[in-house]
Amino acid sequence: MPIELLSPAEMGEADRIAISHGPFDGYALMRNAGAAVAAEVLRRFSGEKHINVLCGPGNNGGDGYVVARLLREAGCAVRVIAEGPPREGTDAALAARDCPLEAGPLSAFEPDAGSLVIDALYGAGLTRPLDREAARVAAACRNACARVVAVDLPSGISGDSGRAVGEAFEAMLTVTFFRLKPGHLLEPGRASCGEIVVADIGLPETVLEQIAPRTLVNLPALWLATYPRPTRQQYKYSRGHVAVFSGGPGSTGAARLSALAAARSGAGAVTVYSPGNALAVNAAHLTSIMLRRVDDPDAVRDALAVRSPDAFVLGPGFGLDRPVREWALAVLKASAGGVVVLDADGITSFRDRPEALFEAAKSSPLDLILTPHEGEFARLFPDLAADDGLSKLEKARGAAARSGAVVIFKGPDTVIASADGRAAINFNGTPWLATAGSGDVLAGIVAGLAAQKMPPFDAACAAVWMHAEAARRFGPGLIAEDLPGLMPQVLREILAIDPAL
Ligand SMILES: NC(=O)C1=CN([C@@H]2O[C@H](COP(=O)(O)OP(=O)(O)OC[C@H]3O[C@@H](n4cnc5c(N)ncnc54)[C@H](OP(=O)(O)O)[C@@H]3O)[C@@H](O)[C@H]2O)[C@@H](O)CC1
Ligand SMILES: Nc1ncnc2c1ncn2[C@@H]1O[C@H](COP(=O)(O)OP(=O)(O)O)[C@@H](O)[C@H]1O
Ligand SMILES: [K+]
Repeated sequence: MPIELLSPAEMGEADRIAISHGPFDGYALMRNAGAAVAAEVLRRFSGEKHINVLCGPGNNGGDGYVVARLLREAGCAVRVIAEGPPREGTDAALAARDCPLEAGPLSAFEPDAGSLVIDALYGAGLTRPLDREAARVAAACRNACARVVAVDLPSGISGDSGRAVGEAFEAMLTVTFFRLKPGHLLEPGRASCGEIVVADIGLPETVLEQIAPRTLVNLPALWLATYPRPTRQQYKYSRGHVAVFSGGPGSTGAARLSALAAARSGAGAVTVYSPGNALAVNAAHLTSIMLRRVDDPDAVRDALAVRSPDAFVLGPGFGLDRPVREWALAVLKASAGGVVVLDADGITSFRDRPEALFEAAKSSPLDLILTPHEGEFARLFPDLAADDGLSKLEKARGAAARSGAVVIFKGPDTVIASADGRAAINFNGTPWLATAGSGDVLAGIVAGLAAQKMPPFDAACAAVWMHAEAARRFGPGLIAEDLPGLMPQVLREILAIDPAL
């Protein structure tokens, strides 16, 4: 699957550039798009008796007329249902003209239980909630458990944000063209698309040179080139040293999950910095992971003077009864370089003064990586969180620009954003990850990769992918403790992929 994501506006631009360079004009691209959808339908539903094709007034509807004609030519019984005729002079009008089937009105359409429906009402051009009739049909299809195949996007879903502004279709299959759009990966769009197929409709790859997309699908191809591979000359500290700050005696498990995940992700050495009163409990549970007593921010400075780690994890299980903010600022000020992954309580501690964090991060030689879930995001970026006009992608980008950090905005559709404008949306998330402590493991993987000198944005993207990949492999019954032990097989597969690919 290609890694570039195009917004609907960028897709329109790709379309215009391709048409101006030929050989395909707009109607030829539409015929290619319709043919790609018809082929997917015939491949899956060849024995289908009746197929309903819903056509809108724009080019999405135009694709629908092509699909209807081709399915009819393949011997299927096809019914075309249209929400108004296409505008004269458009490619969609040409497609309607070439379709031999008479269109019935949408207002009279009632799907039979389990019927096959091709949704070609609205795609990239959706600008407002579905009209009354289209909204009624979307709800009727859901109630009738119709099998919906969406052309480009399920109608009602925004290609930019994945949001459903009101009613939307729920597809079992979505066939889109050339490149995915953010709306295919951001929830609830992702769930509404069902299986996604990206079809080649003849647009040349060279159109991307002019568009230079900055939003990407988080796949190994995005970060494989910088993925750490050990060399013969390395020793444990040069492979990367991670320090994880532990909570007090009652909450040490989270730090150990992060520490183990960092070690299993290839860091050569990992040390848990523990308060004195939790040393015994940490020592009882650690073997290859080192332990060092660090009681207060001054002790952080002393520890860093002895051996400054390449990456820190601060926050998991740390506890808000201690001045976490001072600890974070001490790390940002005292360290000579590297990365700090601020998670959980580390993020929450700055809820009243997020600017203090952003300023310290900007003047620190350390790179900051923030790993908020939705609640934590709202504590650091309340205005972005509350702005319903922004997509999750835009929120993450805004947060990265403001904080100067790499932001991993977690959830079923995790977005990773960098202050330089790059952003990636994760694709392999799985609800098995919704288990206590899985975020602590993620923070450890990020630190483990960053300590091996993987650039922070790449380390964040790779960690999110590996974390989800491990959870997918394990599946039912997964708990956070299982995740670090699954890393070796995920690592082995990543390292087996040719970096030139
Ligand atoms: N780009 C490419 O490379 C290729 C793109 N292709 C296809 O083109 C599709 C994009 O086509 P598109 O731009 O014509 O938009 P589309 O989704 O048909 O809707 C526009 C129409 O709907 C109307 N309208 C909008 N929202 C509405 C609402 N909620 N409720 C009611 N009406 C609403 C709007 O009316 P207006 O806003 O002007 O009043 C306008 O008439 C794309 O998804 C793909 O399938 C392929 O052919 C291959 C090449
Ligand atoms: N439904 C879901 N689908 C995919 N990933 C999920 C889902 N729910 C949670 N996750 C992932 O699980 C992790 C949970 O992290 P977090 O909320 O910090 O949990 P904890 O604090 O218990 O460790 C994140 O990486 C998040 O993206
Ligand atoms: K559609």
